[in-house]
Amino acid sequence: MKVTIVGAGAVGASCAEYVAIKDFASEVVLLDIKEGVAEGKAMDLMQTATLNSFDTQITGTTNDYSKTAGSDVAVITSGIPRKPGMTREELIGINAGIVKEVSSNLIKHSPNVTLIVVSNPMDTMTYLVHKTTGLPKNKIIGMGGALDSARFKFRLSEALECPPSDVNGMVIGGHSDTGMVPLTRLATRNSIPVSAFLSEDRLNQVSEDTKVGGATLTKLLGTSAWYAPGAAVSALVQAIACNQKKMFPCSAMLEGEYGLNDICIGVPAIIGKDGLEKIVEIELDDAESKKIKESAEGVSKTNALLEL
Ligand SMILES: NC(=O)c1ccc[n+]([C@@H]2O[C@H](COP(=O)([O-])OP(=O)(O)OC[C@H]3O[C@@H](n4cnc5c(N)ncnc54)[C@H](O)[C@@H]3O)[C@@H](O)[C@H]2O)c1
Ligand SMILES: O=C(O)C[C@H](O)C(=O)O
Repeated sequence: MKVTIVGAGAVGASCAEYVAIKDFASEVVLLDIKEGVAEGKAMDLMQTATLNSFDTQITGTTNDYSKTAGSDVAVITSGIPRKPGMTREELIGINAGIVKEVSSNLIKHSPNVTLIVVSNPMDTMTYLVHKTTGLPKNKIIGMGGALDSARFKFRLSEALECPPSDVNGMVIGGHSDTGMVPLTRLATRNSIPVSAFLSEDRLNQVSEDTKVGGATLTKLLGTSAWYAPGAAVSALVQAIACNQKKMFPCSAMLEGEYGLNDICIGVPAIIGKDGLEKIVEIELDDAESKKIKESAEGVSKTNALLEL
């Protein structure tokens, strides 16, 4: 399994580290446009191999896509992150051009690649990759819901005063401060609905904290987060590499599912060796359906800014 990560910045390098530590990939190639950065991060990570007991070979390259040839999976984390006070949508002007160019270069050298889009605004960048590359729809996956769900479970565990591993839950909808739809109705602690333990007010607070999870970290860090994003991407890469058929909410191109068309937005999906193998349609109640529709309207507005 050969994995390429384009953008050896905070998220790209974190993802490379988690992929290597989990030791399921033979090769990770880091590529960046900044001279020497990918090579340097690859060397630094390789010097952890004996300490962290992995055999994954990590190499770096400055913009030489021939080194990425034959990749099974490629992660796109290239582009600018937001600063405190900004929305993800404000990044579209710079990141759209980068994502378009990077995805085209990747496919030239790896025509059978599965792409995982991370750069923001992620749902719109995933849509752009669908519209411009011609890759089959199962081979383009937007990563947002896996991260948002991890944050949701963390916030629930805080409220429940229990370990995060006791909690299950999912966030669907757009990966934006207002568009996320945390499914509190379906969240559980060891199969027991969380509403058995938490008041409606406390659950609303959990939802609101989850939705602004990225903004909260951006305010604290001065740039956006990387550990949980890197871990979330590596979980998707692993699900593909190991054909796990795990369910993650991912940004998928919808063709009628959830009553939506021609839009990429977070929905539960089965991830395995063929990429995004299946969109899972669950029954939403009226309030959830309304929220997903509003979320889709927001994503569509951002999509309309693309020059396709
Ligand atoms: N979808 C998500 O859940 C999620 C989570 C975290 C971050 N993000 C997004 O991921 C992106 C990266 O975030 P980061 O914190 O790693 O930023 P960063 O600035 O640390 O890293 C970005 C890297 O991309 C490189 N780059 C820029 N243009 C390039 C090009 N044309 N080719 C190759 N490399 C190029 C830069 O040199 C830089 O090293 C941002 O857009 C951020 O908003 C998304
Ligand atoms: O918040 C951001 O801008 C980065 C990312 O989308 C995140 O959720 O951490």
